[in-house]
Amino acid sequence: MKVVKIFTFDSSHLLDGHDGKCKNLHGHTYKLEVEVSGELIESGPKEGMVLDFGDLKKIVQREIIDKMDHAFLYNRLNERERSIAQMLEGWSMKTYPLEQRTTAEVMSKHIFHVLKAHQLPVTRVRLWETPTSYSEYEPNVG
Ligand SMILES: Nc1nc2c(c(=O)[nH]1)N=C([C@H](O)[C@H](O)COP(=O)(O)OP(=O)(O)OP(=O)(O)O)CN2
Ligand SMILES: [Zn+2]
Repeated sequence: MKVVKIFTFDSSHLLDGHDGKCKNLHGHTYKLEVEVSGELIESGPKEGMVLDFGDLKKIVQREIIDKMDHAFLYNRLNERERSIAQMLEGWSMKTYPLEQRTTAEVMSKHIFHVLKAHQLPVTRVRLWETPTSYSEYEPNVG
């Protein structure tokens, strides 16, 4: 069985070196879909559930949304993006580092691994960057 919960968060980023408009600082209202899979719990307060939607929400909220929402997402290994982040941090503004470019592909994979590391039985993460563009990370599929 699978259950999916959907979240939204707003972040800014840029893709340094991009050959189009995305080299500029801009923002997205990201839509995040988190899928978890497992057998149904057989008895007790969570009977008939894979995972209580409320428990799923608490983990994603704490580990992803609270950290990425209204943050500047940046590639820690890119000098220009790191300089912007350092300037913002100097003004106590929120930033969130990744180890690669902040594309939807990199972010969906990163979010998957963060949630997995927090013991969530996540099987798929779909991240919408715009209403018409998403990336999906599902490790067993490639
Ligand atoms: N494969 C990817 N391509 C692009 C990414 C990405 O993460 N993965 N990201 C960008 C930019 O961040 C850009 O903000 C999004 O580009 P685009 O879809 O062109 O933006 P629009 O506002 O034009 O989207 P619409 O939904 O079509 O209005 C670029 N490419
Ligand atoms: Zn973008």
